Amino acid sequence: MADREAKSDKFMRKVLQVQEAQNRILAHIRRLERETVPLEEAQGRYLAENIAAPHPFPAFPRSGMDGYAIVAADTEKCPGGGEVWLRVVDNIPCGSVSAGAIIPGTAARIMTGAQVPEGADAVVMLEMTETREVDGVPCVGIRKPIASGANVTPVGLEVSQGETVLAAGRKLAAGDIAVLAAFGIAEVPVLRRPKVGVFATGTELLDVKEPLQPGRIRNSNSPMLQALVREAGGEPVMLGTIPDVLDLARSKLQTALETCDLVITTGGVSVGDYDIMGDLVREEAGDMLFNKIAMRPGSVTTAAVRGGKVLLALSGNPGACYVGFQLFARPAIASMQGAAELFLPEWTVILGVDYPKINNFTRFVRARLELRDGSVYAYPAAIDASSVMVTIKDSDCLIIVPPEERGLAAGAKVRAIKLL
Ligand SMILES: Nc1nc2c(c(=O)[nH]1)N[C@H]1C(S)=C(S)[C@@H](COP(=O)(O)OP(=O)(O)OC[C@H]3O[C@@H](n4cnc5c(N)ncnc54)[C@H](O)[C@@H]3O)O[C@H]1N2
Ligand code: MOO
Ligand SMILES: [Mg+2]
Repeated sequence: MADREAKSDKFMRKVLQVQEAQNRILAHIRRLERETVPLEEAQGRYLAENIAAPHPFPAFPRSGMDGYAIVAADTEKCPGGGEVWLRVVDNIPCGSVSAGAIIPGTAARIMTGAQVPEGADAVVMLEMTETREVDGVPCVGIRKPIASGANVTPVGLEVSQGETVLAAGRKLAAGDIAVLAAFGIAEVPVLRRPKVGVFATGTELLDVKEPLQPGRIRNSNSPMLQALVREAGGEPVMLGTIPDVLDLARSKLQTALETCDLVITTGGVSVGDYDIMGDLVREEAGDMLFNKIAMRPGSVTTAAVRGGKVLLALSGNPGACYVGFQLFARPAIASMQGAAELFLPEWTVILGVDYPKINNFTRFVRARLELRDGSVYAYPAAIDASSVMVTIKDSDCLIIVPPEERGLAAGAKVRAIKLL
């Protein structure tokens, strides 16, 4: 009996490397449709197309100081201590354009941000000038030579007309929002946020609001996944919790696949008697992408395709659920939104303490980054087992510990996935 059990499908799993598992998922991910959103809602969204500058920026020669717009050549004779006096023919506040041009011997009083009038090629700041009236005409005196171009920002200094200023696939942050605003793009083309269905399986699971009961725990993975989906730019669709009953899981999954772009579940993917998500995926073995990965935690992470949509069945163990999301769900959600960068950044860091644990699978160790003497050190969490929940919050990276025969010593250079 025991022998027969050990040979059943659920034990005979083909192990994939992490990258191969990621590729299998991404091969089934399609980009979502385009939509436009008002600029004030564009933060965190992924740009659907390149944005070419409709005009140069700045669009006019701009004064960088409060002062006088002048013809710089007029001040050439200043070095000998000689003061030059120019007739002030205009006063240009910000937002106004001078009607006339500046000719040699004249100047226009001008404020920071105003358009420099034609003929002028420099602005001298107020502090470097003095004023007087000659025959009722206001004049400005300058004692030092002023270089041509001084305090004038030329047209297109920041961006030329037609230049691609934001590339498709970019995640829009504050600086991008400023660019879009400056170029008058009030409706921003982005890709739709994927609807990500999330449900948890586990007869032991209580809702957050329920009092604790013997042998049971509150469902912490669903709210964690909800937060992670949001962080990745997806729209979580929370589908609740079901007990470990195969029929319930089958119908819940059906609903999820009909209403969502991607489905993430947590729990029930190992080899236990009630690990129904594993059973559910094996029912239609043809559409299973994988159910074993050479990684810890999360070796039993499972994925399948149903009706063209991806189901990612994460482990119930909180640590494995978290790592599984970061490695497999995050890139999928990013890819649906056309993100230029699908994966979290990887850094080379210095291991702060010995890490003696050895493993035949690659381990993703929760750790805390610390900047010391200009170098980045990573300190593994004191307890980082797959079943441990509480140290997830203390981690800002996952150290990638390759399968080794010996542990790693403090001071070793290691790769780490930087968490956001
Ligand atoms: N005989 C074997 N047993 C186990 C193996 C194995 O290879 N052979 N693998 C172990 C590993 S590794 C992991 S990881 C877990 C995977 O478990 P499942 O994905 O099947 O998850 P469950 O059995 O449903 O739960 C495991 C654990 O996590 C708790 N849990 C479940 N859901 C939630 C939730 N929503 N919020 C918080 N905590 C949750 C659950 O109560 C269990 O304690 O299997 C090992 N066993
Ligand atoms: O799948 Mo488990 O988390 O490898 O430890
Ligand atoms: Mg289990």
